[in-house]
Amino acid sequence: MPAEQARLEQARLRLRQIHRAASDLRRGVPVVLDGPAPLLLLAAETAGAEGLAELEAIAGEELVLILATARAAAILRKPMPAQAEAVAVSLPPFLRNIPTFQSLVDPTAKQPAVRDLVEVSVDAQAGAAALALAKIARLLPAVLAVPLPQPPDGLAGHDLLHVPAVEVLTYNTHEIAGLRQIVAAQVPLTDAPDSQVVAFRTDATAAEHLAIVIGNPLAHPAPLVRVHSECFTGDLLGSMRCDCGEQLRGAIRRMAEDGAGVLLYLAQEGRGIGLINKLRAYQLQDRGLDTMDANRVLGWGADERNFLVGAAVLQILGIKRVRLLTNNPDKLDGMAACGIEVAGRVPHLFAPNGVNDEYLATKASRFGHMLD
Ligand SMILES: Nc1nc2c(ncn2[C@@H]2O[C@H](COP(=O)(O)OP(=O)(O)OP(=O)(O)O)[C@@H](O)[C@H]2O)c(=O)[nH]1
Ligand SMILES: [Zn+2]
Repeated sequence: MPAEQARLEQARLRLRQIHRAASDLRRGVPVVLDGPAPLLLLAAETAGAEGLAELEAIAGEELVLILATARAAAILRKPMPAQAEAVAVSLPPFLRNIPTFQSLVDPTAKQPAVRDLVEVSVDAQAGAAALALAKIARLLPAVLAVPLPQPPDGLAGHDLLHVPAVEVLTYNTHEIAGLRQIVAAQVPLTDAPDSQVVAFRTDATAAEHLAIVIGNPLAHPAPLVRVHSECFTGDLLGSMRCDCGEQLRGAIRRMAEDGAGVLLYLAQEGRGIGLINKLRAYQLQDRGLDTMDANRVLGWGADERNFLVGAAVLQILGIKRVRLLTNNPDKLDGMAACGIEVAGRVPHLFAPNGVNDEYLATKASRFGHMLD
């Protein structure tokens, strides 16, 4: 097998393991994180009686709760070093009650009264990988864990999936393995009658990314391109909390006027945290946090997207040079870093609507979005 093909095959197998493990976590099934400091994991959000009993059968008294630093700081009521990605706390028996620890890990839930929680040490890489796997599953980054000996033992008869911590931590870079075009069809739009929807899939994820191709962008030296992240509430429902719906339809109109363009519609809902977590972030914003801090309090980064997939879709479409419709400097840098030549930026601003004013102001003041 040629080296490149063998490398792709390896990447595919690793992704398959990660996605199976993420899917087990979503179903409340424990998984084993392999590495120098192996851990047995169960996602706190989806843990049920069966999974918890299995963990306790293997762990005895050794159960810990791994949390994102921000959540641990809130629960332990003390500042935490910003560089730590994951913090572990002991989970005394009175907290091994499913509704109790599920409320504890979720900042939108009514908080139980907790005492006697103490920080315990956890291998930094294993802790970070445990939370990363929960995030890949789009669950709250909070995991019940049992440190296992190396090599792990005591697992016979449990039929648990094993996934290497190091692969989980590099997931973002091989997430797009096998990205390919599946189908293209004409879909005339009210604002752009000459449009096609082109659909893409990767090998291992269930995500489907789309390109809305207007006119013939290949005939332009630097066609208009918009890298749009899916927003169910804004794009579909017309939510006033954000500007996504206006940006989506505005970009299509603009491209039609320009004669051609490509709108990438990427499966990166909620800046990559998923719809459920975005709705949680909305609840926190209604209690006074801004859009950046709400993500962080939940244990997510402010923006969990990466632009590899967008650049890879453009490359498949044969588009190497673009004018980007955006106000987001990270998109300009991100696309350039992924090998797309950004010949210019076209501002894509819409007036505040009375509901999204704070949100737009935060994008400018904290995310560095350009205002003209
Ligand atoms: N987590 C989170 N995601 C949000 C929120 N509001 C909108 N989004 C998501 O943000 C994404 C849109 O990204 P924006 O940051 O608004 O804009 P941008 O696309 O990065 O930048 P522009 O190109 O200038 O529009 C979509 O996936 C939305 O679902 C929010 O309050 N919290
Ligand atoms: Zn939106």
